[in-house]
Amino acid sequence: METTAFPTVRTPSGDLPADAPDWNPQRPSAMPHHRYQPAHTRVALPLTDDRTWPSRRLHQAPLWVPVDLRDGNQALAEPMDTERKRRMFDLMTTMGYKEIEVGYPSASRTDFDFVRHLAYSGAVPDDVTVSVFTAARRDLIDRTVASVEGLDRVVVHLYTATAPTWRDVVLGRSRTELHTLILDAATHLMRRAEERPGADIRFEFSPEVFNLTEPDFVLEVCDSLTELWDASPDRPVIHNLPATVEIATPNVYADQIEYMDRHLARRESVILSVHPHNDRGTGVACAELAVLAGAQRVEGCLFGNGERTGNVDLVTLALNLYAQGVNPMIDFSDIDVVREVVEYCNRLPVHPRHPYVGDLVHTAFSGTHQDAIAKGLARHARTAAELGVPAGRAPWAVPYLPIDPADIGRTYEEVIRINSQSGKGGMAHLLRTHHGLDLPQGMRPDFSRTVQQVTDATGQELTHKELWELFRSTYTAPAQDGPRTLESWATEETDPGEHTFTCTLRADGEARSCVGYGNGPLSALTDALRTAGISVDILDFSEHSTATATTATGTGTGTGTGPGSPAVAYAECRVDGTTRWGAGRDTSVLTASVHAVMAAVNRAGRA
Ligand SMILES: CC(=O)SCCNC(=O)CCNC(=O)[C@H](O)C(C)(C)COP(=O)(O)OP(=O)(O)OC[C@H]1O[C@@H](n2cnc3c(N)ncnc32)[C@H](O)[C@@H]1OP(=O)(O)O
Ligand SMILES: CC(C)C(=O)C(=O)O
Ligand SMILES: [Mg+2]
Repeated sequence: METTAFPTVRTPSGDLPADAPDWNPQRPSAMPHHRYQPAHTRVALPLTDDRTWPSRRLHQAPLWVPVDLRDGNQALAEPMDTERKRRMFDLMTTMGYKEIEVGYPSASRTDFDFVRHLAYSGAVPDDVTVSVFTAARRDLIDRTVASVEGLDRVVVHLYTATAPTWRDVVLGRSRTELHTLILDAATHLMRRAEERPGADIRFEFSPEVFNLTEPDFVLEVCDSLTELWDASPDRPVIHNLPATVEIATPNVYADQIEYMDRHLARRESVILSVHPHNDRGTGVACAELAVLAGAQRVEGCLFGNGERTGNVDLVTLALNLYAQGVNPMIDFSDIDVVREVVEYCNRLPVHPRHPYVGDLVHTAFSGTHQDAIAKGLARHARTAAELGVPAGRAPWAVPYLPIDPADIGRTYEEVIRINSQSGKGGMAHLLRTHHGLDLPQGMRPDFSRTVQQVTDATGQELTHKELWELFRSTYTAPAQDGPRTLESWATEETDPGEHTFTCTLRADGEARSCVGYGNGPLSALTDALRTAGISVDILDFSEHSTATATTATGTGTGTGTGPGSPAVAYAECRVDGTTRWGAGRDTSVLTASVHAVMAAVNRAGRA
């Protein structure tokens, strides 16, 4: 039977017609998708068409709370010990995080001990608040409060799952019974905190699996806690609304958050927090839309560690803001150090394609991207010069690079890398930035073909050093190692505009003396070659000092650039009917020029 690839008929709005079969009889699926329900049928959300988040913009960073030491840690095969936790904690305070969830002290001796370590080691800066996490059970709350003895500023974060499936399957309680359990635990916590009058202990509540909980139940529970804990604008309660398991498109979460933002009681006394996970791969989008929808605080992990597919990635979120010109309030100026510490503590690698930090994310291999980036970097350098500001302060508008890699401590060396997908723009950029060569436009496609032959044959990447070596062996070496070499030579300007070129030419094993005349040294050279039966027309010629071929960004690490650097000459010559490029490199411009012509002569001879 014939099957069609896209058989389902949809209405103009994109919806399935009411009578559409739940599977296509012509193309039955091997996978039983009908077992799953869309999220919006599971959570009836009153907010419908007057939502405001879609037209809002992100103007400032939310409060960030890294939960790596608790949520991230509980997802590790080898949870962190005190040494690793401390390293990550110090990293976070250095980066500028002001509230850090440090553990689940009642979960394990290790977690408890780390909180004790923070309490007596003086590791918590004066402007940093630690948060500790506990389930809504009296025994666990007691142990949690015991752990924070000696800490002056603490958030105790209480959680209980509230979604129907969890109520039924895990907790075995009705809505009313669960509400009572939460209020009992919250009261117990409050009493315990009251026993420590000198300490600033605040409260956070998470209705775990908020995103699958009936909104009216969340409101009922959260509002009762706001009242119980007597929240006020100067002592706000944190209501943290997790997408514990991400199950819907980000707009659904945004609607849920906007609904809570509008309906939570004593709103000015509540910090509305979100805690997205990344099961559908849209944790970052959920967090961003949630902030548009009214969230003031975001919990997540560095580089997205965490249960299953991870917590939302706080680094991506912050740098997404940065790329929009918003101060993320966190320091990522040396992102590789951040990654090293996080990889060490988690014992998990960060993917090479991970946003902003991955090894490959500031790199272009492909030709047209390289061409655009090289042009963009050159334009950027000119703009900075025109504005009279350092390149690192000039406005950024380089194609394919959302942010300047240098801002986060990455180098330009990694931006353009050469393989068989690369083109002339990329290799010209590398030769310029690393070796001070400004290849003439006409020569670039010629060298690009040579590069392509090598990369196609090997399937490998070429480093900038290998690129230079290929350039050298292709264009400059033939002047010395070809069949026609100048054993000695001299030029003289006999009268203004009249030059003589005298040389000993070794051609095909025989040495002979030649003399030529012309209006410049090179025309005299070609005349001398003519006397030896070699016809040479110079079609294109240019030269420059490697000091003047400055790097596009002003940050190049090229060898041979700077005062006293060699000159490079490029000559395209028609030699006995065959056209070839040659190049020469020498501290003398004249010598470089003569070598460029002789290299072209020999390359044509080989052809
Ligand atoms: C989404 C999240 O990230 S939630 C945080 C999850 N993190 C962790 O679980 C890591 C640390 N946890 C632990 O080390 C352990 O679970 C402990 C020490 C906290 C508790 O261990 P145990 O006492 O052995 O119990 P266990 O973990 O099996 O907990 C299940 C019991 O707690 C109840 N429970 C689970 N969550 C909660 C909660 N938030 N509030 C109240 N009770 C809860 C369950 O209903 C179950 O009760 P039951 O025994 O009456 O059926
Ligand atoms: C905030 C807590 C309960 C959590 O980690 C989650 O729901 O994912
Ligand atoms: Mg979580």
